[in-house]
Amino acid sequence: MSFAHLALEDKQRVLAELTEVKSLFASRGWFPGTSGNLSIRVGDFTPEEFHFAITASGKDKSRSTPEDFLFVDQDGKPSEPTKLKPSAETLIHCEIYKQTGCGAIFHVHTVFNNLVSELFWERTSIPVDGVELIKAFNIWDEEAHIDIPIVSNFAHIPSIVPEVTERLDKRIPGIMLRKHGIYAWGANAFEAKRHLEAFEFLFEYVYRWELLKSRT
Ligand SMILES: CSC[C@@H](O)[C@@H](O)C(=O)COP(=O)(O)O
Ligand SMILES: [Zn+2]
Repeated sequence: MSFAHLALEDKQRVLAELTEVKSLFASRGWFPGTSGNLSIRVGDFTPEEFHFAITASGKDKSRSTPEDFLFVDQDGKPSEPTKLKPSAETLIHCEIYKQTGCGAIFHVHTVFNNLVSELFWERTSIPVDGVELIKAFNIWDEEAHIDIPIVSNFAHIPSIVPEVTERLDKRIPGIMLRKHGIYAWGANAFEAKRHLEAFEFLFEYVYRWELLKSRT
Protein backbone atom coordinates (compact mmCIF):
# COMPACT_ATOMS: atom_id res chain seq x y z
CA MET A 1 0.00 0.00 0.00
CA SER A 2 1.34 3.46 -0.87
CA PHE A 3 2.34 5.75 1.98
CA ALA A 4 -0.39 8.28 1.12
CA HIS A 5 -3.04 5.59 1.66
CA LEU A 6 -1.87 4.63 5.17
CA ALA A 7 -4.19 5.86 7.95
CA LEU A 8 -3.13 9.12 9.59
CA GLU A 9 -3.89 7.70 13.05
CA ASP A 10 -1.50 4.78 12.41
CA LYS A 11 1.28 7.19 11.43
CA GLN A 12 0.60 9.32 14.51
CA ARG A 13 0.56 6.28 16.80
CA VAL A 14 3.95 5.15 15.51
CA LEU A 15 5.45 8.62 16.05
CA ALA A 16 4.02 8.76 19.59
CA GLU A 17 5.50 5.33 20.38
CA LEU A 18 8.90 6.36 19.03
CA THR A 19 8.84 9.57 21.06
CA GLU A 20 8.12 7.62 24.24
CA VAL A 21 10.79 4.96 23.66
CA LYS A 22 13.39 7.54 22.65
CA SER A 23 12.84 9.57 25.79
CA LEU A 24 12.95 6.47 28.02
CA PHE A 25 16.17 5.14 26.45
CA ALA A 26 17.74 8.61 26.60
CA SER A 27 16.99 8.69 30.35
CA ARG A 28 19.01 5.45 30.65
CA GLY A 29 21.98 7.02 28.84
CA TRP A 30 21.53 4.71 25.85
CA PHE A 31 22.24 7.40 23.18
CA PRO A 32 25.73 8.73 24.06
CA GLY A 33 27.13 11.25 21.59
CA THR A 34 24.01 11.16 19.31
CA SER A 35 24.52 7.41 18.74
CA GLY A 36 21.66 4.97 18.31
CA ASN A 37 18.59 4.89 16.10
CA LEU A 38 15.01 3.65 16.42
CA SER A 39 12.34 2.67 13.93
CA ILE A 40 8.76 1.39 13.93
CA ARG A 41 6.96 0.04 10.88
CA VAL A 42 3.52 1.31 9.88
CA GLY A 43 0.79 -0.41 7.86
CA ASP A 44 0.97 -3.63 5.86
CA PHE A 45 4.17 -5.53 5.14
CA THR A 46 5.45 -7.27 2.06
CA PRO A 47 9.21 -7.58 1.47
CA GLU A 48 8.61 -5.55 -1.72
CA GLU A 49 6.81 -2.63 -0.07
CA PHE A 50 6.63 -1.28 3.47
CA HIS A 51 7.12 1.98 5.32
CA PHE A 52 8.60 2.82 8.69
CA ALA A 53 9.31 5.87 10.84
CA ILE A 54 12.97 6.25 11.81
CA THR A 55 15.06 8.71 13.81
CA ALA A 56 16.60 11.54 11.78
CA SER A 57 20.40 11.35 11.52
CA GLY A 58 22.79 12.97 13.95
CA LYS A 59 20.22 14.45 16.36
CA ASP A 60 20.72 14.79 20.10
CA LYS A 61 18.37 11.94 21.01
CA SER A 62 17.94 13.16 24.58
CA ARG A 63 15.93 16.14 23.25
CA SER A 64 12.45 16.11 21.79
CA THR A 65 11.84 18.29 18.70
CA PRO A 66 9.34 18.27 15.80
CA GLU A 67 12.20 17.10 13.54
CA ASP A 68 13.12 13.87 15.32
CA PHE A 69 11.58 11.33 12.90
CA LEU A 70 10.69 10.81 9.26
CA PHE A 71 9.03 8.04 7.28
CA VAL A 72 11.01 6.00 4.76
CA ASP A 73 10.20 3.10 2.41
CA GLN A 74 11.68 -0.39 1.96
CA ASP A 75 14.71 1.13 0.17
CA GLY A 76 15.33 3.68 2.92
CA LYS A 77 14.08 6.57 0.76
CA PRO A 78 11.80 9.22 2.35
CA SER A 79 8.13 8.25 1.89
CA GLU A 80 7.15 11.91 1.47
CA PRO A 81 9.07 15.14 0.75
CA THR A 82 11.16 16.24 3.77
CA LYS A 83 14.36 18.12 4.51
CA LEU A 84 15.22 15.58 7.22
CA LYS A 85 17.92 12.99 6.63
CA PRO A 86 17.15 9.44 7.77
CA SER A 87 19.59 7.66 10.09
CA ALA A 88 22.89 6.80 8.43
CA GLU A 89 22.09 3.17 9.34
CA THR A 90 18.65 3.06 7.69
CA LEU A 91 19.74 0.33 5.24
CA ILE A 92 20.36 -2.04 8.15
CA HIS A 93 16.80 -1.41 9.36
CA CYS A 94 15.49 -2.05 5.80
CA GLU A 95 17.31 -5.38 5.65
CA ILE A 96 16.13 -6.55 9.10
CA TYR A 97 12.51 -5.71 8.19
CA LYS A 98 12.87 -7.59 4.88
CA GLN A 99 14.40 -10.67 6.52
CA THR A 100 12.14 -10.89 9.57
CA GLY A 101 8.91 -8.99 8.78
CA CYS A 102 9.22 -7.49 12.27
CA GLY A 103 7.40 -4.33 13.42
CA ALA A 104 10.08 -2.36 15.32
CA ILE A 105 13.89 -2.14 15.49
CA PHE A 106 15.92 -0.45 18.22
CA HIS A 107 19.69 0.16 18.04
CA VAL A 108 21.86 1.36 20.95
CA HIS A 109 25.56 1.67 21.70
CA THR A 110 26.48 0.73 25.26
CA VAL A 111 29.81 0.01 26.92
CA PHE A 112 28.74 -3.56 27.79
CA ASN A 113 27.56 -4.43 24.28
CA ASN A 114 30.78 -3.01 22.82
CA LEU A 115 32.99 -4.89 25.30
CA VAL A 116 31.41 -8.31 24.80
CA SER A 117 31.42 -7.93 21.02
CA GLU A 118 35.19 -7.56 21.15
CA LEU A 119 35.70 -10.22 23.83
CA PHE A 120 33.95 -12.83 21.64
CA TRP A 121 34.81 -11.46 18.19
CA GLU A 122 36.99 -14.47 17.30
CA ARG A 123 34.07 -16.87 17.72
CA THR A 124 31.74 -14.34 15.94
CA SER A 125 28.98 -14.78 18.52
CA ILE A 126 28.34 -14.03 22.19
CA PRO A 127 27.50 -17.22 24.14
CA VAL A 128 24.92 -17.12 26.93
CA ASP A 129 24.24 -20.16 29.11
CA GLY A 130 21.16 -20.89 31.17
CA VAL A 131 20.32 -17.33 32.22
CA GLU A 132 16.62 -16.87 33.02
CA LEU A 133 16.27 -13.75 30.87
CA ILE A 134 16.83 -15.83 27.70
CA LYS A 135 13.10 -16.48 28.11
CA ALA A 136 12.47 -12.87 27.05
CA PHE A 137 13.26 -14.16 23.53
CA ASN A 138 10.52 -16.79 23.85
CA ILE A 139 13.12 -19.53 24.28
CA TRP A 140 11.82 -21.71 27.09
CA ASP A 141 14.29 -24.66 27.10
CA GLU A 142 15.71 -25.69 30.47
CA GLU A 143 19.25 -24.25 30.77
CA ALA A 144 18.98 -22.78 27.26
CA HIS A 145 22.15 -21.90 25.40
CA ILE A 146 22.13 -19.11 22.84
CA ASP A 147 24.74 -17.50 20.59
CA ILE A 148 24.14 -13.86 19.70
CA PRO A 149 25.71 -13.20 16.27
CA ILE A 150 28.44 -10.54 15.89
CA VAL A 151 29.14 -9.04 12.47
CA SER A 152 31.89 -6.75 11.20
CA ASN A 153 31.51 -3.02 11.58
CA PHE A 154 32.35 -0.97 8.50
CA ALA A 155 32.14 2.81 8.05
CA HIS A 156 30.44 2.07 4.71
CA ILE A 157 26.99 0.92 5.90
CA PRO A 158 25.96 -0.95 2.68
CA SER A 159 28.98 -3.24 3.27
CA ILE A 160 27.50 -4.33 6.63
CA VAL A 161 24.18 -5.42 5.11
CA PRO A 162 25.25 -8.72 3.42
CA GLU A 163 26.79 -9.95 6.68
CA VAL A 164 23.59 -9.11 8.55
CA THR A 165 21.62 -11.10 5.95
CA GLU A 166 23.97 -14.06 6.27
CA ARG A 167 24.25 -14.17 10.06
CA LEU A 168 20.70 -13.29 11.09
CA ASP A 169 19.34 -16.13 13.24
CA LYS A 170 15.52 -16.28 13.22
CA ARG A 171 15.55 -17.62 16.84
CA ILE A 172 17.56 -14.64 18.16
CA PRO A 173 15.89 -11.22 17.75
CA GLY A 174 19.13 -9.27 17.66
CA ILE A 175 22.52 -8.88 16.01
CA MET A 176 25.66 -7.20 17.33
CA LEU A 177 27.93 -4.98 15.23
CA ARG A 178 31.51 -5.36 16.44
CA LYS A 179 32.57 -2.55 18.82
CA HIS A 180 29.53 -0.60 17.64
CA GLY A 181 26.15 -1.61 19.06
CA ILE A 182 23.18 -3.99 19.15
CA TYR A 183 20.22 -4.09 16.79
CA ALA A 184 17.20 -5.66 18.51
CA TRP A 185 13.78 -6.14 16.95
CA GLY A 186 10.31 -7.46 17.67
CA ALA A 187 6.79 -7.76 16.29
CA ASN A 188 6.03 -4.34 17.79
CA ALA A 189 7.63 -1.66 19.98
CA PHE A 190 6.73 -3.48 23.20
CA GLU A 191 8.47 -6.67 22.06
CA ALA A 192 11.52 -4.90 20.56
CA LYS A 193 11.98 -3.06 23.89
CA ARG A 194 11.71 -6.31 25.88
CA HIS A 195 14.31 -7.91 23.62
CA LEU A 196 16.69 -4.96 23.79
CA GLU A 197 16.48 -4.83 27.59
CA ALA A 198 17.12 -8.57 27.78
CA PHE A 199 20.17 -8.31 25.49
CA GLU A 200 21.64 -5.52 27.58
CA PHE A 201 21.07 -7.46 30.81
CA LEU A 202 22.71 -10.56 29.28
CA PHE A 203 25.69 -8.58 27.94
CA GLU A 204 26.38 -7.11 31.37
CA TYR A 205 25.95 -10.55 32.97
CA VAL A 206 28.33 -12.20 30.48
CA TYR A 207 30.92 -9.46 30.90
CA ARG A 208 30.83 -9.65 34.71
CA TRP A 209 30.82 -13.47 34.72
CA GLU A 210 33.89 -13.53 32.46
CA LEU A 211 35.65 -11.17 34.88
CA LEU A 212 34.66 -13.24 37.93
CA LYS A 213 35.91 -16.45 36.28
CA SER A 214 39.24 -14.87 35.39
CA ARG A 215 39.90 -14.04 39.09
CA THR A 216 39.95 -17.68 40.16
C1 LIG B 1 27.85 9.51 16.45
S1 LIG B 1 28.40 7.89 16.62
C2 LIG B 1 27.10 6.87 16.08
C3 LIG B 1 26.82 6.80 14.60
O1 LIG B 1 27.98 6.65 13.87
C4 LIG B 1 25.88 5.64 14.32
O2 LIG B 1 26.48 4.41 14.63
C5 LIG B 1 24.58 5.74 15.06
O3 LIG B 1 24.15 4.84 15.76
C6 LIG B 1 23.76 6.98 14.91
O4 LIG B 1 23.70 7.44 13.60
P1 LIG B 1 22.42 8.21 13.09
O5 LIG B 1 22.74 8.62 11.67
O6 LIG B 1 22.19 9.39 14.00
O7 LIG B 1 21.28 7.22 13.19
ZN1 LIG C 1 25.13 2.92 15.50
